[in-house]
Amino acid sequence: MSEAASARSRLAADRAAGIGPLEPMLREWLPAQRWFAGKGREIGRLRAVSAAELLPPGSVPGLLHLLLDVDGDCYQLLLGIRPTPLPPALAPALIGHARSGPYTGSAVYEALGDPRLAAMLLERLRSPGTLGPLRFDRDPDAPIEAGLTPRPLSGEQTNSSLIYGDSYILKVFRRVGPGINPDLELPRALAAAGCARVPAPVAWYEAAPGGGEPLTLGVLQPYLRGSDDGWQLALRRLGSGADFTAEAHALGRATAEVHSALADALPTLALGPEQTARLAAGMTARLAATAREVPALRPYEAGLRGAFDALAASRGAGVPAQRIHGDLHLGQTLRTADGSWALIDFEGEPARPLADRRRPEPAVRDIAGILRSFDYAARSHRPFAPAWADACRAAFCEGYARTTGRDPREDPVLLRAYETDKAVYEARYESRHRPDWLHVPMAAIRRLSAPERPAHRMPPPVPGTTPHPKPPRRPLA
Ligand SMILES: Nc1ncnc2c1ncn2[C@@H]1O[C@H](COP(=O)(O)OP(=O)(O)O)[C@@H](O)[C@H]1O
Ligand SMILES: O=P(O)(O)O[C@H]1O[C@H](CO)[C@@H](O[C@H]2O[C@H](CO)[C@@H](O)[C@H](O)[C@H]2O)[C@H](O)[C@H]1O
Repeated sequence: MSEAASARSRLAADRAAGIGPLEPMLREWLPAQRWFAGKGREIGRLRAVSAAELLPPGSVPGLLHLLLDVDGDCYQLLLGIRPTPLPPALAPALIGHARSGPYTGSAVYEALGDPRLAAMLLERLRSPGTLGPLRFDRDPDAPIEAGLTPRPLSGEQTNSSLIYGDSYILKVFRRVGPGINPDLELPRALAAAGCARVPAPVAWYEAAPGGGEPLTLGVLQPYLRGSDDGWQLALRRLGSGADFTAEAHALGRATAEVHSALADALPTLALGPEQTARLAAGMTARLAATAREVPALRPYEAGLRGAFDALAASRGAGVPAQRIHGDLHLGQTLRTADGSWALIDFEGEPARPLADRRRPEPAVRDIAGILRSFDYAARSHRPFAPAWADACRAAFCEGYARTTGRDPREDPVLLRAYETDKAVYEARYESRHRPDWLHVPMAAIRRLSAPERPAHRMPPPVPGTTPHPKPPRRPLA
């Protein structure tokens, strides 16, 4: 580290002690952020694990990088520091005003909303090296243009993203933990394996506070300009009564390609009967925990457990497990300008511990995620369009089978267990984040908890026909 850098890092360490004065504003601001996991609970312990000024002291604006331990979860914050008043364009980014400590009299705000600070981050990513506790790294073979105009990605997300000149997108991870984030690990592995279905990371940064295992903090990847979010595209098609089976089939093929590339590139294993029973027990435990949290689920708990019991009882031969996407749904798919499908956001379910998300699992977990997504889309439509969802689900499975030779419907016990587990996850997700949507997974939960009804309505798609949404069988919940 250069002398100047080490002086800056000493200063940052000194100033970490000065985080105290920022604490009240952070306590107020954090729970309002979509990415903050501890919503609904009062914050107890809040302390800085690491604090680093990324610009020389006295710079205006200043940039403070924080890793905060909030009740045991570690969050990444990038704070801009400017004299008050803030320029009007930055007003929406304001967090608060420092009334004491080293930043007395300054406005503290979300640095990602400040184009000057966002541009500085891109510059750091272009030049590998360390800065205080942060290490910047990049793919030496991928050129990164300088001076691109940044803009924050609008819309609430699990993390925060910046788009640079429609050329790159930088994801700044919010809740972070030790170990490489699968959203860096898997796209890099896929790129090395030559799989073009996933944008390849071109630069990234990490931290190793206290010399421990590095935490992935941000990843820069090509921005797929002109692409359509699969969820929005599906809703548009539904809205105009149009077919989506060709896209669903192609998405099944794309998903299968990614699964095959991951299975080739990274370790796989076969889950024996004991491991499968443990898997089923994990699903049952998640169901029980969710039923405690989401009262609407309680009447269905016993019925849902049947799917997991069947999984535990069904295994003699073993279930293949591999690295997978982990939270696949239509919102994680992009139909690119050339009409092909790409998959993004390999972080896995944000609420699961990182070590769990990095374990090999049956690929059907991802398949169940997409199948659930077709149901979500159909239920967002008025009137509910079950035939549309059924056709898409079948087409997706056929596309998957076309590439891998294995149709996920041939293992209905495994598929049902994973679809049930996903619906339970969604019930918890919706009750925490979007209570107005809880009725969507609840409809699936009612269906999946009734063993006498067919688990999956998946008639084979009729090529070249347009499924017309039928009137609702029962009113939307
Ligand atoms: N490489 C990309 N090209 C184009 N758009 C992208 C790309 N990566 C992400 N996006 C857009 O950004 C949104 C958020 O990205 P995502 O990885 O899902 O972040 P989060 O982890 O915050 O949910 C996506 O829904 C998509 O619209
Ligand atoms: O933020 P992430 O994209 O990592 O995923 C979380 O949020 C998703 C909602 O934005 C949630 O997905 C659920 O809603 C989707 C429609 O908005 C639907 O297509 C998915 O099938 C459904 O699971 C996802 O579960 C959650 O992890």
